[in-house]
Amino acid sequence: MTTTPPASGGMFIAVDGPSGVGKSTLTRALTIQLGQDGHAVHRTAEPSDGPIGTLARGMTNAADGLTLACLYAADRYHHLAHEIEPRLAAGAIVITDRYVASGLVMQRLDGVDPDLLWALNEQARTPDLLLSLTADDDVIRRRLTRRGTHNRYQDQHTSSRDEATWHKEAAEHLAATGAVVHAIDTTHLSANAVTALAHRHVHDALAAPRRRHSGMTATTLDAASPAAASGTFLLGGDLPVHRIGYGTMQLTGPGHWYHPADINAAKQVLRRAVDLGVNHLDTADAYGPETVEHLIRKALHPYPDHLVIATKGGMTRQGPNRWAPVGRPEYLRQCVEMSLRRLAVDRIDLYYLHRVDSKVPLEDQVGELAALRDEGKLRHIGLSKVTTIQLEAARRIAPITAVQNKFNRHEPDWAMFDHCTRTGTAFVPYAPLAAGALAGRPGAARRELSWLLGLSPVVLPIPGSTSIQHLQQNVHVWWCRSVSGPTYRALQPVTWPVLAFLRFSTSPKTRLPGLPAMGGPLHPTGVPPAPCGGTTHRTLPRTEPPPARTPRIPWGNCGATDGLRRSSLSTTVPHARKRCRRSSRIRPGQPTSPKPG
Ligand SMILES: Nc1ncnc2c1ncn2[C@@H]1O[C@H](COP(=O)(O)OP(=O)(O)OP(=O)(O)O)[C@@H](O)[C@H]1O
Ligand SMILES: Cc1cn([C@H]2C[C@H](O)[C@@H](COP(=O)(O)O)O2)c(=O)[nH]c1=O
Repeated sequence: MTTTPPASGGMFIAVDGPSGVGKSTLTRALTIQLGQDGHAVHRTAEPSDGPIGTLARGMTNAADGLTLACLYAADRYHHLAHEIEPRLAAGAIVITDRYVASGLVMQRLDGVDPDLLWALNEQARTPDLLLSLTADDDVIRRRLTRRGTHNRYQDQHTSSRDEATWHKEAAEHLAATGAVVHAIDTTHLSANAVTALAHRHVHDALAAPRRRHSGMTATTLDAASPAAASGTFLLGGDLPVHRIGYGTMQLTGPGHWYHPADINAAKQVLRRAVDLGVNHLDTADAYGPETVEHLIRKALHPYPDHLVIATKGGMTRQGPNRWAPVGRPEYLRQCVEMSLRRLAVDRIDLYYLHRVDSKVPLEDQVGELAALRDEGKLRHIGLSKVTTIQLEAARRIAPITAVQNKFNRHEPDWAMFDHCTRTGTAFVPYAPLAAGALAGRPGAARRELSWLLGLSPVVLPIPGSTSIQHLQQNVHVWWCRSVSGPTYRALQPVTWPVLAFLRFSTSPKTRLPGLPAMGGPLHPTGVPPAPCGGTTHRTLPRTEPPPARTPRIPWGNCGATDGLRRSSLSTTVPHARKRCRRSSRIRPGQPTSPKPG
């Protein structure tokens, strides 16, 4: 939903670019200038001075790329949680010399798969501003010769061109997640001129309305609530949600049709969920239909800050327990418009295609959602009940933030689970309690939710309940665990890269006992691992490259002429868009499954 962004403390600036381009020089000078302007500024660098950063620095010349990728990512999350986020929360400007972009580039030079690098870094907070420095190769060489090299990458002359190219890609990636990116070509600029230009960019960014702050840790959410103890996930890189959410499908009459028996009780459940710190509500226009979206508005509007409402469209209803997908672009557009009205928001935070309609090309369905996103009506796009092949196809059209598939211990979808874990995509299991089989058995339900939460940090369960008592039991799931909430939160961000390290490590000494070698599924169960294609990370199944985007980062002579232009990337899907315009009649298909999620 779009509400006025809350006043956010601080500004997070990353300075990045190829080795020797002038990052440290700029970071130092900019810190001094901003300090002279009266700002509280905290200067830092990666690797951090924390324990993981110190380890990573010490190992950089000796360890293999995969080990370093995991260590640097783990250091990044630790750095964020222990140094960066607290300063930002206190209102400081934080400037870091190297950040995610370096993480996407340096170990790529060591041959690590770029998709894996992105997956390791995807949950890291997006910087507000990325100053991406470039310079001609020969100029960088001269600067390095004059200053002296101090890492092995700088001694590999042949790598510098790749380093520059991949830094541009990394900057575009970060722009796509919401960072304002300014490329500064320093080839013909003195260090003072670079600082002056960067200073103006920061000044402009401070003056511009800021996007909603988000982070790995719960600094912007109610950290003391029971739901917070389940940990935080950054939806789409910019919307923090507590991992335990609430699914509203049951707030209807029998057969998910019409009103619940007690409308006031349903409203009370919604309000109680929010009181418990749940800030990820999942609904759909088809629940009722329309009933639940109205209920949410009536119970909760005006919405509290940080409440994320995910809804869905593209599923028609013919009566109790009857559902039929319709994915025609004009119908999807109408669904979005109507949900906006019912929920009383300007923009929907997360909008799922409820079902892929097999009678309509996928690119038309996802293309229309991409168009609505470009128009500002949707913030993030999700898909429900899809295969990994459909997900990858959709990703070529638009960024996909979340997948909602059926998943529980009895009906696991490991293929999608692995895919989402590897790509950092939110995985929202529907029917997490085996479609109600465990509802009403609090111990069993809690055990299942704990199991789901423990599987991977990308899993965001949305148990539904019509009773406040069961809701409380579900939400307190982590509260009751022996690991205290704050400890769990502190551990969570670093856990994922460390797990990845253990899982992907090629060394039998470091691989976690019982985990399959690389290429197998991540889930620690008895399910047989997928066939391993080999023993190096290059054999990992490749995900699709990030969706095609039109970079508007002025990479050209940005220092001299164009450098002040604000870059924000928008997804362009000309092909899909063109197809969407072909209008055709809405025709409901046959009912598919009796119970969509
Ligand atoms: N705009 C500039 N023009 C000329 N020389 C510069 C400029 N910026 C920095 N330098 C010089 O280039 C050298 C490398 O700069 P610096 O150490 O800041 O790079 P860096 O990107 O931080 O390098 P590293 O990747 O090794 O950390 C230094 O000697 C610095 O004084
Ligand atoms: C963040 C990050 C850093 N590195 C390496 C690259 C360098 O060897 C050092 C940083 O030191 P410098 O003074 O800035 O050159 O760390 C890396 O390999 N991966 C990373 O993600």
